[in-house]
Amino acid sequence: MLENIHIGLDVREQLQEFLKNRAFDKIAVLVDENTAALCYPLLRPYLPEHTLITIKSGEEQKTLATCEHVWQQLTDIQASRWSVLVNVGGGVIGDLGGFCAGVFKRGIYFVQVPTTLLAQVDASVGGKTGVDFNGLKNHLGVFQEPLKVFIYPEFLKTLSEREVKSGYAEIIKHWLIAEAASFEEQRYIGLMTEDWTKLIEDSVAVKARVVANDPRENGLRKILNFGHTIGHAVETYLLAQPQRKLLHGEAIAVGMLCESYLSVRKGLLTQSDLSKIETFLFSVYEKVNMAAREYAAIARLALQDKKNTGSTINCTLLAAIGEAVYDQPITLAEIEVALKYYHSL
Ligand SMILES: NC(=O)c1ccc[n+]([C@@H]2O[C@H](COP(=O)([O-])OP(=O)(O)OC[C@H]3O[C@@H](n4cnc5c(N)ncnc54)[C@H](O)[C@@H]3O)[C@@H](O)[C@H]2O)c1
Ligand SMILES: O=C(O)C(=O)C[C@@H](O)[C@H](O)[C@H](O)COP(=O)(O)O
Ligand SMILES: [Zn+2]
Repeated sequence: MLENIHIGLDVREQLQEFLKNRAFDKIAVLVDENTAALCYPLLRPYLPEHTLITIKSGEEQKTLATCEHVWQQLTDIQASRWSVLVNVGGGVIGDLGGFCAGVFKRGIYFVQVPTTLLAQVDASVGGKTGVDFNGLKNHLGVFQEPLKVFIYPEFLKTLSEREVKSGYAEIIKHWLIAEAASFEEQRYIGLMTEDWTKLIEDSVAVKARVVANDPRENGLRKILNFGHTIGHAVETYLLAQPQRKLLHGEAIAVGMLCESYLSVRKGLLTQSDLSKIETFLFSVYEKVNMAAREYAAIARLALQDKKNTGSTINCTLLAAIGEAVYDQPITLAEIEVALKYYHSL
């Protein structure tokens, strides 16, 4: 998998070479309104003749309705199975564009050009594509690998600090599930914004290694979902209220804290490791306000988690910093207790 992921300052030339050599019959480039203004101009001189497809930005756009717009544009240009969709944007563009490509005419080629930290370290790698359904995260989707991923760290220069922090949550997740030494090194530093290339390379390596082992999430890949059982429930719940909406990584930071707490309650993780995780996460992320009367509704959303079997909520927990264990059953009551604990911090 790593052989198809290119990272560095010369990836635009590599993308140009790739698109030229593969001789696709049509090239469509998918952007959102922000990446159209901030990223596409940096890429445009390197792109052969193409059609630009623009959508609005934000998680609210990650729906089937937006896909219909993309599919219509692909239909209008008569895209075929020899065409390629180049997704230039964050995780929303990558997930939605990958899904659109994956099902259009039963699958056309696509390439990921991730432009947010989150998409560069996580979303562009591993072939999970999809859209939300009635607010439920990634409820419709397919596993479909991109032909290539081109990661250009320079795109991060225009990203807001809030978005950088959101992406950083998935980097922290990779450390918590698989890289104890990196967690130890970084936890004193907080948010490091000097040399992203090394951090991106390391994070991509963790993700690619896990995905190569279990591409379809039958087992080991579930460790990449640490923080997401409760994090997705919180994200979905707050997405319905525009003024309280969280970014994906912000919700996953809440989820990682709650699921680390449950790891201690179940005798898997030590209190001292939990304290380290709490201190690190609160040095980067502000506390999210959720009222006690909301806990039950948030917890119930976890009944839709994709790792579940029947009505059992299977969570990924930590046995130590750097070691995750998957398929750990948790109850609705435990999720509520974890949210209460989070509130108490
Ligand atoms: N497929 C996976 O494995 C995977 C992994 C993690 C997250 N995700 C999904 O990714 C999504 C979140 O991705 P995201 O955080 O990139 O969100 P996003 O795609 O909404 O991008 C965040 C914001 O940054 C803007 N933006 C993008 N690049 C920019 C740049 N270089 N400069 C300035 N602004 C820029 C976007 O327009 C958007 O407003 C969620 O839907 C999440 O579920 C998927
Ligand atoms: O790649 C994976 O596997 C992940 O779980 C990575 C997550 O960070 C990502 O948010 C993913 O989209 C979540 O997948 P889902 O199956 O819980 O929707
Ligand atoms: Zn995630």
